[in-house]
This record gives sequence, C-alpha cells and structure tokens, in this order.
Amino acid sequence: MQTPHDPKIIVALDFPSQDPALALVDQLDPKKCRLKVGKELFTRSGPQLVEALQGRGFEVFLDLKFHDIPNTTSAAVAAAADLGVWMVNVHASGGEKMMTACRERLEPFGKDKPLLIAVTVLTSMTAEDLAGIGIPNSPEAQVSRLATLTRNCGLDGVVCSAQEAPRLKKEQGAEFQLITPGIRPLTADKGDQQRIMTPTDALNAGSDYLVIGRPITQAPDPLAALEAIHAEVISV
Ligand SMILES: O=c1ccn([C@@H]2O[C@H](COP(=O)(O)O)[C@@H](O)[C@H]2O)c(=O)[nH]1
Repeated sequence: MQTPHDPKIIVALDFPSQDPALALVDQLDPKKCRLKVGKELFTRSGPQLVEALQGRGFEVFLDLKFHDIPNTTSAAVAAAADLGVWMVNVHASGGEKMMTACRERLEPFGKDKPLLIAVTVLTSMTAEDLAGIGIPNSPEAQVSRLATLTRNCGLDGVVCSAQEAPRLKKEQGAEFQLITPGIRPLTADKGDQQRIMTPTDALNAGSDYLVIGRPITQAPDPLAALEAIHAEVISV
C-alpha cells in the first residue's frame, strides 16, 4: 500500500511550452503525483519552469539523461542539485568513471541531494534495436548488466522497463529504485514504446515509480485519466 506522501505516479510533462504544461499542473495534486520535466520542455522553458513547479509543491524529476565525459556530466548533475530537484538521471552507458564522478559530486549536498538514477536501455528499444548499435544482448540481459554497473557505482537506481523489474529486484535488492516508463493502461496507445506494462502489473512486478506521459497528457480529459490510474494503483 502506498503512503500518502510518496506518490508512485510521475507525470511526464512532454509539452512544447510552459503554458499547456502549467494548465495541466494547476489541476493536479502534489500528494497524488510527481512531475517529470524532459528535454523538450526544459529546452523551451528552463530552470524557471522547474522552480515554478516546485513552488506549487511538486517534486520534480529532471529527466535530461546526461551522457558526456565525467567532468561535464558531474557538473550537470550538480547544477540539477542546485535547482533542488528530487531526481536526476544520466545514461549508464556513460560508464563507471562517469557515474562515479556524478555520485561523488553530489555528496556535498548531503540530505538535500537528488536521487541519482541511470538509464539502462530505453523502453522504446527492442533486441533488434540493440543489435543495430552493436549490442548482441537481449534488452533484459543488457538492462541487468547496466543495473549491476550502476549499483556498483553507488547510484540510487535505474530507469528500465517494468518487464525487467522482477529480475532486477532479485539481483539488485529491494532498496535499488526502479523507475519505469513505458506504462500503458490496457486501452492506451502503445505509441513508440516497445517494452510496456499496465500500471498495476508494473507495481506488482516491483516498479518503485511509474513514469506516465501520453496516456495522461494526450487523454481527452487528462485529470480523469490520472485519477483513474491513481485509483487503480493506490491499493497495490
Ligand atoms: O527508457 C525510457 C526513458 C525515459 N522515457 C521518458 O518517459 C516518458 C514516457 O512518456 P509516454 O508518453 O508515457 O510514453 C517520456 O518523457 C520519455 O522521454 C521513456 O519513455 N523511456
């Protein structure tokens, strides 16, 4: 059962500008969801929007998936920490030195440091896509490998598909956080997502947080869509 102050739903604010994002946010309750700001919205509206969301009482996952040399990436996660975000992420394929540099750079923030998460294999990717970039592993095996690297570097968890959650909880332990996009209620369009799961199945599989965008933001009534998902998952 969820605690009232640890909402499991993270609404992906994939909007082209601040106005439609805030129009939705102003209908939402920070006790029921967190918010994710990704590349499109952040590139348009920047830190000021993140501060506006935090000022409305929401915890923000800054989903910029940093992937660069250790010096650059660790400076970027420190900038995210200065913004006061709840969670920030990097690509695990940036490797051990990069992830370790990021974790170390956040240490001076103490209890105010954001959760540091690494993206494993994007939920839009299949085994064929991995083969296309020279990785012969199945998505599950590649996720598992990158999750082990991530945990060994001392990060808090990974972004993965809920399909990989049972294996990861077994291999990495209960405390290692699993953030899962690719969430699709039964009636929702799959879109470009490949490794998907319903909200209830994802929580039952071991997901700690569900990242949900279009099934809410593109719904005819986004608030009703969120409420329906919230009602579905609150008792899991
Ligand atoms: O592997 C990943 C990593 C990040 N995402 C992000 O999550 C949301 C999902 O949105 P939907 O509209 O529910 O598909 C989106 O912002 C992605 O950038 C992901 O999908 N997969």
